[in-house]
Amino acid sequence: MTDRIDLRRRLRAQRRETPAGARIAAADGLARELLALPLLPTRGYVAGYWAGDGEIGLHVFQLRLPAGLVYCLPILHGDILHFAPWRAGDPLVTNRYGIPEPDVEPASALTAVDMALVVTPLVGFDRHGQRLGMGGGWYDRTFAFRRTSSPPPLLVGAAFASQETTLPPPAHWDVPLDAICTESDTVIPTARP
Ligand SMILES: Nc1nc2c(c(=O)[nH]1)N(C=O)[C@@H](CNc1ccc(C(=O)N[C@@H](CCC(=O)O)C(=O)O)cc1)CN2
Ligand SMILES: Nc1ncnc2c1ncn2[C@@H]1O[C@H](COP(=O)(O)OP(=O)(O)OP(=O)(O)O)[C@@H](O)[C@H]1O
Repeated sequence: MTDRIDLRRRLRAQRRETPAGARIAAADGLARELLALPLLPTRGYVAGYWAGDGEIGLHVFQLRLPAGLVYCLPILHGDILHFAPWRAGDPLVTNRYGIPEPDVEPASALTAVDMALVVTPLVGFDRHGQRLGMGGGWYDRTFAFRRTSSPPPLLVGAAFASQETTLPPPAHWDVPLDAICTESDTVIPTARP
């Protein structure tokens, strides 16, 4: 547990230190990798996130999304995430963590099973598709059903390549990612030995 807390602190500090120029280029590279995913759906809802705390930006991906895909942002609702379509200029409110989310009634928003693709923010990842998040357990609770079922939704982590790390063994609630895209690469997870 303290392993995870320490690791999170170090990886978050490192993520925030990425220089501006590198961030701009990285958002571009990330969009290229995401849009080249062989399993990228052609229609449906895509959950992104509002980047903060040094997270790799999704704005280029959002701008280049093919016509059949509708970009959405997460909304905190009870102890899980709901989702709502969001385009630049649509109204936002700030959630309890200070993260902007679409200003819609959370209970009437889309749910996890409505999503074709979910691009998850993350603090750290490994080659097995394990994800270390902010520690709220939001993605793990929301997509717990993906531990025993196949996509959709396809779960793809987005990160700087420098966020790859060695993670402690997964907890029973950790939901593995189907892929991780960085500014320079797409990691398709390998099975644990
Ligand atoms: N951009 C983005 N949106 C996201 C997530 C994320 O990781 N990144 N989430 C992924 O799950 C969910 C929110 N989860 C979160 C879980 C914990 C903290 C957190 O501990 N934040 C603080 C304290 C903020 C406060 O309470 O004022 C911190 O920065 O230490 C933030 C978000 C949904 N939306
Ligand atoms: N499916 C679940 N059922 C019950 N509790 C869960 C579940 N998933 C996660 N949790 C709880 O959430 C807490 C945080 O989990 P974890 O440290 O894996 O979060 P995280 O993936 O880093 O966070 P986030 O998804 O918000 O970015 C855990 O301590 C656990 O209590």
